[in-house]
Amino acid sequence: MSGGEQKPKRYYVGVDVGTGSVRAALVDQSGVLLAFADHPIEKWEPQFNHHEQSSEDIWAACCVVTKKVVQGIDLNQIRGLGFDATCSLVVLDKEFHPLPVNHEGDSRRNVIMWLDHRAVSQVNRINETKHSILQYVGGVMSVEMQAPKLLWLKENLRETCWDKAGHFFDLPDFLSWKATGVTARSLCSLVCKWTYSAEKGWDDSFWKMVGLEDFVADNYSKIGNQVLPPGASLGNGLTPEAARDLGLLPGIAVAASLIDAHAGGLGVIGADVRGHGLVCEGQPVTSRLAVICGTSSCHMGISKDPIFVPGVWGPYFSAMVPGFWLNEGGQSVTGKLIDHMVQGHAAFPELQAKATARCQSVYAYLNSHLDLIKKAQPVGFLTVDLHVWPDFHGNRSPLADLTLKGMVTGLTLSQDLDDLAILYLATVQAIALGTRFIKEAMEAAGHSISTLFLCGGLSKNPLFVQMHADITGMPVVLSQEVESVLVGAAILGACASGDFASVQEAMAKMSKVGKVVFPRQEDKKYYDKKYQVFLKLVEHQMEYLAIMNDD
Ligand SMILES: Nc1ncnc2c1ncn2[C@@H]1O[C@H](COP(=O)(O)OP(=O)(O)O)[C@@H](O)[C@H]1O
Ligand SMILES: O=C(CO)[C@H](O)[C@H](O)COP(=O)(O)O
Repeated sequence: MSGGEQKPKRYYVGVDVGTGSVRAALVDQSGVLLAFADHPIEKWEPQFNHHEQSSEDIWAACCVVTKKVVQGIDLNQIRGLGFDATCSLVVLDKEFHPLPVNHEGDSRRNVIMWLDHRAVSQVNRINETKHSILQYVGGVMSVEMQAPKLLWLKENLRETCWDKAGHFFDLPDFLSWKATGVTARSLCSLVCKWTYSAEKGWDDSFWKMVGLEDFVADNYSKIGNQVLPPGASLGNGLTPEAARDLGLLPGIAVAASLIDAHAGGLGVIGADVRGHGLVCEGQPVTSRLAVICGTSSCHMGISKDPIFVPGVWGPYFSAMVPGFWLNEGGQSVTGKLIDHMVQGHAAFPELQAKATARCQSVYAYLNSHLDLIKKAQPVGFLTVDLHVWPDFHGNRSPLADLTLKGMVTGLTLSQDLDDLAILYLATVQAIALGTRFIKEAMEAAGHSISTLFLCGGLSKNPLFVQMHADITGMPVVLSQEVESVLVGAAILGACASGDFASVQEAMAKMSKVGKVVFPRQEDKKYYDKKYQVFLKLVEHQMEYLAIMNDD
């Protein structure tokens, strides 16, 4: 190419399937988002703790958003496509048609969502086996993982689902199969949610011991016996049929996928932090904790050697950043909890009306309302006598106890907007206190963490971000691109296209620091006390349980 001529730009499409919506972005080689689109997805809750979705509805939403972000672009410039998604379980028959995961026999609902807690009896029995594999999920398997859900299907829907099933996919792998026709699974999903070992493969003894010996007998063909690292190029790329659906050209590179939290991790953790006054500038990447905060929050810490943290998932080898071990802490409901607390309050209709009148989101309105009522004191001090324990959907980390419940102490007879705003603040603080609890558990086991990297829907909330900084005492880094989970998905597409030699290289070039929020050191003493109360809450909950269970 002669001196004056510009090389044609290279673009990647990232698709992120969250709990509530599907998002897509067109991203360039330096990680800049040029177009963004989102589309809601359907959810069903046919009974308490049963949460279902439709893989066809999800794929249709992927098509809508992808078509939107590539509008007006020369399709030849799009080099690669990457998917990430929640770790929900998709069930298809031998001809790849959806199978019902419900008693109603509704085959449209063929996805058991990640937050579904129907398989409690199954996970308890799995944990009772004390199989050595459980060391690699924090010592206790979560009801949100796939083995208990599979056992539930076998025990409860034998004829309508189990016997007819040909393929059980993690949602990220379903999407890459849909795009390419390749049934290979991503190392990320199999290691993190299916007990696969990057070093040793499947462990027959585990599946036999828990009553799922069927998979061993057919050499794991239904759950995956070809495994690829995230970002590897799949088959011959996009099939003509998928290309038509998505509005792209056939044959473009499609990457082996990631779970959504892991894509968020890739999107933020490798950024060049020079010049931001961050202590992690002189530290290894293992000093960074990526926190992906959406419906749930996931706390992703990496290490050179395996670290076993009780109650924190992992260590998983190469499941996020190749060559590093991953520990994944989490809180099962965070965004969903804030929505629940705010929407369930008596003053919610008034809040909605006032926010709408100001063309603001309810959260922006609440944040400015808190600023009004705080007077001269720091906003966080409004909750001196209101405390929340946030495990309304059990505790994922570090207690790994799905039976735990939410708690609120300090309620009054007030139901006005001030009351709602302060309850909202206490909920946000409880989530940040939970992050501190997880971070301390990780450090007690050997991690050394100095900096948080936040992304996901909740990172758009300045109060949530400031509370994470103040309560953990660590700076919080926000990326240049708010939608950094999509940058992670695009990094996969970029790697599959061959434009980068490694995931690490793509991470370094495509993730960028936007803003840093530092903790207010002067408030530390107050938050240390809040943390003390926070720990007391769960101690008391255990005591209540012991009293009530005592004969
Ligand atoms: N601009 C915003 N301000 C405050 N909270 C937000 C904002 N946008 C999203 N959220 C919160 O983020 C959560 C959803 O995050 P998102 O990353 O979209 O979730 P998911 O990936 O699970 O679909 C919601 O529960 C909502 O409370
Ligand atoms: O288990 C997880 C990652 O391992 C996630 O919590 C789950 O996939 C849901 O993510 P999100 O809150 O972004 O919808």
